[in-house]
Amino acid sequence: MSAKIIDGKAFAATVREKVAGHVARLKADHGITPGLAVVLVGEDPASQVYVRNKGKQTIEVGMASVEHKLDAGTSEADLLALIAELNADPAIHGILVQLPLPGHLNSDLVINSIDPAKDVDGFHISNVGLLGTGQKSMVPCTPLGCLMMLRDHHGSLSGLNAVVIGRSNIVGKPMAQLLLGESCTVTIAHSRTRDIEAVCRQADILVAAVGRPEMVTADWIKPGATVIDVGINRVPNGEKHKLVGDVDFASAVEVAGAITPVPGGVGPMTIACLLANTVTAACRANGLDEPEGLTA
Ligand SMILES: Nc1nc2c(c(=O)[nH]1)N[C@@H](CN(C=O)c1ccc(C(=O)N[C@@H](CCC(=O)O)C(=O)O)cc1)CN2
Repeated sequence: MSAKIIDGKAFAATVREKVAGHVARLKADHGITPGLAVVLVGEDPASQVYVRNKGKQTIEVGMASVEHKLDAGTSEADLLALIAELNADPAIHGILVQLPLPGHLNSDLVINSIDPAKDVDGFHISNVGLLGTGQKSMVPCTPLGCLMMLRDHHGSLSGLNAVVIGRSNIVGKPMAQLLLGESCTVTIAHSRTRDIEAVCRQADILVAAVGRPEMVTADWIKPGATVIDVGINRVPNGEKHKLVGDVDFASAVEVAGAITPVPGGVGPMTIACLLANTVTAACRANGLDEPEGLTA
């Protein structure tokens, strides 16, 4: 048996199309152009690529894109002052600080200085609390993208056993909350979980977000399960490097019922969901109905 490949690249294109439609209506009917500000501190090469792609895709869907590229040595006070300016700017509906930040900056402090209504990453402590209590919030982009793909594949997720490997604040924990919100029976597995393979074999939905290249092999997977691979690991490949997920795709594809590849699975959905969150934030800021199909 070979699993269905869930094509995140194609799915992300449909999300961007929906976002573009909502943006066009916001402009035509209400004179509103959603605006996204992205702040990059330092010169991490991967972050530079992600920020460039965010700016490009923001413009492609008709929104306004503002980029602030700050020196690696920027002080916390200067970064907080910039965020305060963006919080106060009515043309900016979404603010994102690209992570990771250089070590001298306190990420929690910085993230929690963003107006929660403009926190399109969904990382602010208020949004974390709202999501955890099942209230309307901004939802972190990567887990939101995973949820969209799971809903599309399964329809209802109610009653399914879901195992999330990884307990990070930006993927594992919010992913578990979202799956609980869909009435899944949710387990979070991590490095201390006993007999993690057996725990994972119980999963109808297995989400791997642990950051360990190809850790999940075929024998961890229940036949027919849906496997969502959040890992993006750069590993040596001869003289060069290649990207692999947290799942050993070659073996997993023979056992799973459906699986996301790396690259081309969850990754592209992250930026598509950032655009979706920005249009949602613009609607909420203006007291308008939220875009259908783009929220959790
Ligand atoms: N403030 C944030 N920082 C970071 C986030 C985030 O959601 N908010 N997530 C990641 C990086 N990221 C977006 O910022 C991101 C990662 C990967 C992709 C993607 O499309 N990946 C491709 C492969 C790309 C490659 O070749 O390197 C794929 O998987 O197909 C998009 C966005 C950390 N920081």
